[in-house]
Amino acid sequence: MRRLPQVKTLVIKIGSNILTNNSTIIDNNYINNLAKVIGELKSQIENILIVSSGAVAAGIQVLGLQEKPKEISKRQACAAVGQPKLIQIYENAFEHCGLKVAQILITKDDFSNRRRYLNAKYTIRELFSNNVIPIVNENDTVVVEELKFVDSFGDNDNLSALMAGLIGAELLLILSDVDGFFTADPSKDKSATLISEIKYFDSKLLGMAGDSITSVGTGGMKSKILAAKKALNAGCYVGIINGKDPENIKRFLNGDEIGTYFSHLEDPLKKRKLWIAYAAIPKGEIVVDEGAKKAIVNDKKSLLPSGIVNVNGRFNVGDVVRIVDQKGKELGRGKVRYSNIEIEKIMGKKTAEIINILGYKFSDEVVHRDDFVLSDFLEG
Ligand SMILES: Nc1ncnc2c1ncn2[C@@H]1O[C@H](COP(=O)(O)OP(=O)(O)O)[C@@H](O)[C@H]1O
Ligand SMILES: N[C@@H](CCC(=O)OP(=O)(O)O)C(=O)O
Repeated sequence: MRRLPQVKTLVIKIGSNILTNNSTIIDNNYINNLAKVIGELKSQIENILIVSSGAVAAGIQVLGLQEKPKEISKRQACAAVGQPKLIQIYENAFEHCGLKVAQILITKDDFSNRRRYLNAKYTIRELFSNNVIPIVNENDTVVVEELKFVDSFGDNDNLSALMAGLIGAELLLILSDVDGFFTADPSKDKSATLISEIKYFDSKLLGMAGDSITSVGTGGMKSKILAAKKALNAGCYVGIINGKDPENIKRFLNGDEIGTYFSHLEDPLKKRKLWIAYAAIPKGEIVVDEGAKKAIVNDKKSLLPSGIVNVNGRFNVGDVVRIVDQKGKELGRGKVRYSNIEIEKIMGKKTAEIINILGYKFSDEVVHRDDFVLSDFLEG
């Protein structure tokens, strides 16, 4: 038996593969069973939020296509017609259990704006207090770029980790069509074995995780592992389980040793740093010398103007930028206290000179330690 944390807020991520029969037909029966299980769980877990994929798959079905289109605009059209269909199925299923659902469509851009990010949190809090189950998906129709670009969450595994951080969930359960995380993709390597528990996050894990091999899945196991890392950094435990049987959700929560459990939280990021690390889209880049690199990475100090050698991009006070060394390696991300124009004037100078150069001084630091996140917490 596993010992799980006390769960007051749970995020459940549901992938396209388990929502569909033959990859393109949404399985209404499955959603009914899932709603029944979630309805039963509501008596013990106060807040449950679902991140559901399946809009594109549902759209393929509605438009009578044979497979997922290759062109982005066609896929976006599928998502546009599929999303209402999907929500309608969820709504009917949860109605039978006496529960209401809400639809939340979100983009990376929404998350990158701190006010909108916090607003989403307050809205979800209100929905929870009305006993509503929010169902979240990426707003695929308005995302400009294709997967993995800065403009998009890339996949719903990532989105589910960000949602878990946003609402302070204790547990994120990722439901997929495999029994958990294996030492290699089990559909390709028959000797692969299930990893039941992961205590320490290690970059070797990414080497074992492959991409999706199905026509409707998006990120494969790789994106689930990256999402798990983000959720753990946000202070949320993670489980990856086979969701084909929704009863597995109850089994996992009861402590049965199914799926893969990420059981160890090291030193979670504070809420504010979480937004800097995962939600904000960096607006530019500050290049630092070796001395500043040592100060911010090893000595955990703030970034002062004297160690800055270059600045790229246009940004304002309060924006998030990447901090890189002279070889272009990302050292971390931070919220700046000066704009790029001001930094261009004060870089390489001592803090005592800021006031003479600019005629004012907001702060000694260009990026304060409290507003800086080391690259260890970022992707990969
Ligand atoms: N190490 C691994 N362990 C388990 N599954 C893996 C692994 N590497 C790759 N995969 C693949 O990831 C798939 C699940 O991801 P994906 O197709 O994106 O589904 P979903 O729609 O559930 O997000 C599995 O079906 C499997 O083929
Ligand atoms: N937003 C897309 C799903 C993207 C995605 O990550 O899919 P999946 O790998 O099935 O969770 C949709 O609703 O079709």
